[in-house]
Amino acid sequence: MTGNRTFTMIKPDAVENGHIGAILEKITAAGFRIVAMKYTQLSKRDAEEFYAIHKERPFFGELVEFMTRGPIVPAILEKDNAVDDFRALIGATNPAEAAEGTIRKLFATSIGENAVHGSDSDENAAIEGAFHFSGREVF
Ligand SMILES: Nc1ncnc2c1ncn2[C@@H]1O[C@H](COP(=O)(O)OP(=O)(O)OP(=O)(O)O)[C@@H](O)[C@H]1O
Repeated sequence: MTGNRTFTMIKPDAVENGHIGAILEKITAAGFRIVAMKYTQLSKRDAEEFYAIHKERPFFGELVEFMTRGPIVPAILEKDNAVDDFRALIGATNPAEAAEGTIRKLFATSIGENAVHGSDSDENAAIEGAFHFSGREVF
């Protein structure tokens, strides 16, 4: 059982493809309450900092390039067991392996351009939420 908040981003591919509304609908229909949300674009420095944990991975340059190429929708979500339930809702990193009905199965195009982010632990949800939002932007 994880805590009651997680952090997500609708990534540039899903924004470009016009899926913001459909993805938010899936998220709220699954019982998540949006407690913070904005429309913004990451700088190269932002993306390198956000994904610092992946900096030795071979796809790091590609990931930073992708995440900075257009606007994103970061949000903090609230629900019981938020981190685990949200990762179940989005499905596997690679959409080809994602379960039917998951957000990545429906809206992602590839392992790199996979439509949404979901925090992988309560600790990272708090760090990632604080990266994007100040206290008075969270309700
Ligand atoms: N083999 C790869 N090639 C290109 N990009 C990749 C690859 N593996 C992962 N990525 C990108 O890096 C992100 C972070 O990878 P990670 O393994 O943490 O997946 P995840 O936890 O499912 O995704 P996220 O952290 O975005 O929710 C992925 O969401 C994807 O955009």
